[in-house]
Amino acid sequence: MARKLHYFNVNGLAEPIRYILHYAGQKFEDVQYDFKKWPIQTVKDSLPYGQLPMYEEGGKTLNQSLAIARYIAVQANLLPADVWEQAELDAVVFNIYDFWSKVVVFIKETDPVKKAAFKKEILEEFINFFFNRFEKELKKNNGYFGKKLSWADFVFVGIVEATNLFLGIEVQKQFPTVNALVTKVRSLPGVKEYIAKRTPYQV
Ligand SMILES: N[C@@H](CCC(=O)N[C@@H](CS)C(=O)NCC(=O)O)C(=O)O
Repeated sequence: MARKLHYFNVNGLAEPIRYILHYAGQKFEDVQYDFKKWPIQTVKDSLPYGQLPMYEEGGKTLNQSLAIARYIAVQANLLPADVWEQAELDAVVFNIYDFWSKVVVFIKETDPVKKAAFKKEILEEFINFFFNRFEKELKKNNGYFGKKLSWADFVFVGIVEATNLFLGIEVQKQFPTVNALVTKVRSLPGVKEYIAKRTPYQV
């Protein structure tokens, strides 16, 4: 079955999806649009909500990064069978995205003074608030969000990397259990080879 993932030539919200597809050994076309040339109006107009990522499979399309990641993850056996445990992981990914929403405000800010102030707030407040909690959850759960490898771990590492890219930091270095998880996910079969080959992203 032909699979296509449409996103920009940066990691961002599509990278966990790319990681899961590579980990699962699923062949797919990784369609990348130049972030710096966006909006490419013909592409934007063709998207259901004008945004990326968008996933295509067997003539059907799916938007929303978490819906796509979860769908791919089910096929890669990266969700627990128990529905309560599934809901707990859903909560984890929404918590991760709550952190990411702070970074998005920073990315979108065009006023340099406000942008610098917001960066300071992320570095001094939001990272501490969220990452201390992530660290605690990981410690409690054997180094993973759901006691063993799941889609939430992939989503998390993708968001860590996107945060690093846009803020010019290595946020995981301040949190040992977070750092260990990032290293583990990046070393997974399929993911490791993909990382070695991918073009380094720039913003
Ligand atoms: N909630 C959506 C957000 C998608 C989103 O914000 N996409 C951004 C890139 S990360 C985008 O397409 N920006 C370009 C635009 O809005 O024109 C998701 O998780 O997929």
